[in-house]
Amino acid sequence: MKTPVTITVTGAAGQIAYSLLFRIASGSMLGCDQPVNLRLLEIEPAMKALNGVVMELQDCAFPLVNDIVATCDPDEAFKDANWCILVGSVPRKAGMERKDLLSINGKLFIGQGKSIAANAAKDVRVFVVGNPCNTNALIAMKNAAGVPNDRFFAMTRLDENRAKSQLADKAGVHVSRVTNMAIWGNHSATQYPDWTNAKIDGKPVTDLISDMDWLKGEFITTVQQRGAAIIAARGLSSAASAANAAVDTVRSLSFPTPEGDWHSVAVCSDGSYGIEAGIICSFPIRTKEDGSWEIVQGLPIDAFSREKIDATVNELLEEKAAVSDIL
Ligand SMILES: NC(=O)c1ccc[n+]([C@@H]2O[C@H](COP(=O)([O-])OP(=O)(O)OC[C@H]3O[C@@H](n4cnc5c(N)ncnc54)[C@H](O)[C@@H]3O)[C@@H](O)[C@H]2O)c1
Ligand SMILES: O=C(O)C[C@H](O)C(=O)O
Repeated sequence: MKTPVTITVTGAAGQIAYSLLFRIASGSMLGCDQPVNLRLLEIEPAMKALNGVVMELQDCAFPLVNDIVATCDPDEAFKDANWCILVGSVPRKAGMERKDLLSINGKLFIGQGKSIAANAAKDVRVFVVGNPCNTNALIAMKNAAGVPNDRFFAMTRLDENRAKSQLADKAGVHVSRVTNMAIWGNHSATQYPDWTNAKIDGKPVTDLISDMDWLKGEFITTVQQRGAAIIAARGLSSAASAANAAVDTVRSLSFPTPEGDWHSVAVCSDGSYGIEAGIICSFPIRTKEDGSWEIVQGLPIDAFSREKIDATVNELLEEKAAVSDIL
């Protein structure tokens, strides 16, 4: 039996967590041979609901769940955590952009960053789902003294999955045949889903999709606006697909990336592709055999892509400037 991995999930009584926790507990995220300790953080008013979630986790009799702690004390929740999945925060409503949440949610990540630095395991990795996730991750990173910058991530995998699904639908192929789908920049309406470097059956997408107007226009805006479309349809923001993307992200960061492919996640920029160092920006990422990750280098960036990448990076710089007092 492997040593249990301790996973802290914040916002554990919320709608994303209601899908996510059961996927983690079943082994979908870290594998069917990997036991887990679950540390569930909520705010005090949600503790009753959280206790109900714990009862349901118990009622699943998951063989991989070693123990469960439900708490409203961040220090207790982050104690010895190997993975911190920061979901807890307010979702946007119809008519809002994700960055409108910065003033509401941003400050949560100051205290959580400090508590992670003080309590988590030496190998901790911190993955932010709560919006605006890139800048919330930046706030957590800047407040987690002593935790290396390469341990912080923000979720753009849902955007990658959405983009793959749109390309597959347009090309009339199964989604599994779409690979190398990089999301650049911010998890926002400025993100750039990079069809120029994506592949279908290992070939450029333009071999199967000749509608350049669609690729340059509707494809990109559909992916950029998909979160808003879900809110308009459901009256609530995406939850099951977000939880699925969170599982995909942690799994992709935990196991080597298949040869020739990459996955999308926002990481602390090292200046690659001329993107300002120090912001949490989505890149094409490969996970190496030793468990570390790297930004895929040397991808061709044409003038169209450059303009799109610059626009989303500029938005990240604006968000950073807006929270400069808490960094
Ligand atoms: N990055 C992405 O792709 C992506 C996708 C979907 C949703 N999201 C974001 O995820 C977040 C959560 O969405 P949801 O639908 O689960 O929302 P939700 O309102 O259903 O749940 C959020 C939970 O967080 C809790 N919470 C609030 N402050 C907390 C704190 N300080 N500590 C611990 N818990 C706290 C709340 O009590 C609530 O139970 C939102 O910000 C949403 O916009 C991101
Ligand atoms: O769009 C939202 O506000 C929720 C989430 O970020 C999404 O992309 O579905």
